[in-house]
Amino acid sequence: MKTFEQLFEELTETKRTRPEGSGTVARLDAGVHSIGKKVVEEAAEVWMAAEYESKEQAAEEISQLLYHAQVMMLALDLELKDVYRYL
Ligand SMILES: N=c1c2ncn([C@@H]3O[C@H](COP(=O)(O)OP(=O)(O)OP(=O)(O)O)[C@@H](O)[C@H]3O)c2ncn1[C@@H]1O[C@H](COP(=O)(O)O)[C@@H](O)[C@H]1O
Repeated sequence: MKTFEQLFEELTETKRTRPEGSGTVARLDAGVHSIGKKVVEEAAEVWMAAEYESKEQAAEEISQLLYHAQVMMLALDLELKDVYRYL
């Protein structure tokens, strides 16, 4: 179990160190257009799971949406505080 902040810290380190085989590194290398498509895809999966599947499935899809939102933040060199200031 990890929090949003812990995942962001981990992914920030992943971006910096670029470990072999990291899916996050591959997504960052693919660029903003590709990451954006993934954000939209995961958002749609959240919607579908919420409407037609289980709460558990919706929770899993939401976690994936949060992950891809963080990848987008990293691609844009955004920090948590840059987003939190709008909450
Ligand atoms: N939390 C996540 C996470 N959530 C979602 N995903 C990715 O997003 C995909 C979403 O699932 P889909 O149903 O869309 O799967 P898919 O259709 O096969 O997606 P594609 O791989 O084709 O884009 C997953 O298969 C993962 O590739 C994640 N990938 C990584 N993490 C965490 O990020 C950290 C770093 O991961 P690596 O960079 O892979 O080391 C680790 O703590 C991981 O647990």
